[in-house]
Amino acid sequence: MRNNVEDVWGRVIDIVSEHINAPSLRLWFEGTRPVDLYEGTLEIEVPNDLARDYIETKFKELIEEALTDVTGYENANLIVNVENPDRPRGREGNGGRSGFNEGVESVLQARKPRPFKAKYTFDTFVIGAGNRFAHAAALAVAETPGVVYNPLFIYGGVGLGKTHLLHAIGQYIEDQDVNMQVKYVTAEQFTNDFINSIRDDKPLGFQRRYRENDVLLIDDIQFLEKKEGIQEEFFHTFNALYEENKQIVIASDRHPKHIQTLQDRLVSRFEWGLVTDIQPPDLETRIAILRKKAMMDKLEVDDEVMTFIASKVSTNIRELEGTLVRILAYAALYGREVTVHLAEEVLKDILPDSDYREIPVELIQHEVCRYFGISKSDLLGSGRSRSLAYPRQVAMYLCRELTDESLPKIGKAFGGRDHTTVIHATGKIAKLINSDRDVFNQIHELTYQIKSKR
Ligand SMILES: Nc1ncnc2c1ncn2[C@@H]1O[C@H](COP(=O)(O)OP(=O)(O)OP(=O)(O)O)[C@@H](O)[C@H]1O
Repeated sequence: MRNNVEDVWGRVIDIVSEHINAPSLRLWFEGTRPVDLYEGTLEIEVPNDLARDYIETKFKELIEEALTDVTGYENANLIVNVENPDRPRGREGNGGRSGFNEGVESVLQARKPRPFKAKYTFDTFVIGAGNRFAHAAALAVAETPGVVYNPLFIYGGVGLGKTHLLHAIGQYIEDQDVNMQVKYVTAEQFTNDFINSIRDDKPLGFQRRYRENDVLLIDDIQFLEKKEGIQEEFFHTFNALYEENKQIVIASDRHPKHIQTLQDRLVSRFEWGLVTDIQPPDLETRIAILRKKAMMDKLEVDDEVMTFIASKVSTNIRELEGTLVRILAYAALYGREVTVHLAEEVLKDILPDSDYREIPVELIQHEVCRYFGISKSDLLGSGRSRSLAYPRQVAMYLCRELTDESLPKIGKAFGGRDHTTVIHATGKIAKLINSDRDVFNQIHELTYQIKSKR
């Protein structure tokens, strides 16, 4: 059991570790140890004059505030002494690291377990039509926090890279400047932290933890739906940061307008900056993501297998990567070669029917006709006006994207056209998706409609 003084010092470090970066914390606090505590006065020992001077000038105020929080004494006081080399360290007097030294490390581990996933960086993020804009905005924010888009609000479906981008921003900023205070939390953690601060009657500690950052990255903000009390608190946090030109980045699974009961004033604040979405990746991007994953994890996988997986799993990148991993695991387990055939076998087991079920070309044609208000004979006929040619190209593109049919077969299904016509059509639409947001949205909507009807 720790005695009281060590316990108090441990909790103080816990609080101050929120405000001091990890290298500094290690450098200045690892060699310290608590010696005595009397009411609100804590005495610590440090190894040398330099550490004493540094702690006194830089951290005394912060430590004393934390000490007030922990002990409840308003005028808490810190006394820093240089240790007496003759006095043995540690309670056992073994002259080794005191229990507390390890405490710094454990606080660092627990509190700052490197809040970011090392592999969620801009380098590992594959750019495609669906995320190009969100990626560009995220990078701009990372390069000039608090300047260009504030707040940056990124929304999109499950597993499409929102958290990845938030982490990428955080790591990029920290890499540029170690003194930047960057905090990443989910809205749920924010909520729990707030509730605990009320329970423990420590509102100031809470405010400090959130308002004294240069960058606040808050994930899954939709969690605040129907939680007006927390929204209120978030509103104040937002304002405090915003007024100081601190960067705020928010991720959500939907547009702020569609988060029920989100206060109008929050919605409008989110719109002060930039609201941008991430859409599901197209086939090419999905293949590129799998390639990157295989490269990073040093996995040997045929392109053909990756293309097959990418054609089957289309709406969630986490699932896409997970499928690859499962196929490889299966192959290793049964000592089999990784082939399309094997992938097919595994996919049948792991994908729910609805995901695996083939999409018929006729369904795509039907939905495209309905969407553009043209007849099937127009779609398959020879009319070349834009009002017919464009829907036809869209339909061909979707057949290529959503079915396994070969180019000649698709050509044949469109009034016996040549496969080069299909290549031309898909290339054209793929290009338009990248440059024209309306086309992008049309394709997205159509894909959704088709999939929901299969
Ligand atoms: N463009 C991309 N390039 C490479 N990997 C990506 C890309 N987008 C997403 N991923 C990967 O897909 C997985 C899921 O992404 P992430 O967790 O960021 O999704 P999310 O949008 O935050 O999902 P959720 O809504 O479930 O929180 C992660 O492993 C991430 O690295």
